[in-house]
Amino acid sequence: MLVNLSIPWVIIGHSERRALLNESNEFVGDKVAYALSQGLKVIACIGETLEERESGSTMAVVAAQTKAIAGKVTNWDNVVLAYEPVWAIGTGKVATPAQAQEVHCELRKWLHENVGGDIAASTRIIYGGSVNGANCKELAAQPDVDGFLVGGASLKPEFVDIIKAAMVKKN
Ligand SMILES: O=C(CO)COP(=O)(O)O
Repeated sequence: MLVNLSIPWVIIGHSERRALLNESNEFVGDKVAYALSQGLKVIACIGETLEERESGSTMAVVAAQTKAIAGKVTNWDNVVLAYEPVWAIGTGKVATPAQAQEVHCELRKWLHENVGGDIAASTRIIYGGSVNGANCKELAAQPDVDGFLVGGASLKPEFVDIIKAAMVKKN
């Protein structure tokens, strides 16, 4: 349907689908493979729940989610990874810049070790979860935060500030 409508991007692995529709890591990987095979570009979402963060398993969780996706990627030019801590989505509880940077840095390291240095350097890793006009600048300044996946604030005028903050590194 997206292809027929000439929509180039699809979001796959959003936490709501993982939680409400029981989409497993493997199933998310299969959807990524199918979308890429149809010529779509993919924003692949990963992220831990609050319980997982509090039990210290954040990296294990996002690494397992990323592994299932990476195993199915044929062309990394068409994939963006979106780190979205589940506890930050739509809650107003944004990850601190340090929390986001820590996970993004570990994800880039994971890509370096498991996929390759060039891919790790060129793949965009974006952050999502309660991004707004007030917190976007500091998040965007983190070295491994390459942009944002914005929900609620994309419907407000402050979205312009978020876009501007995300563009700073590009310019
Ligand atoms: O996941 C998100 C959108 O799908 C993020 O939403 P919020 O920016 O509203 O937290």
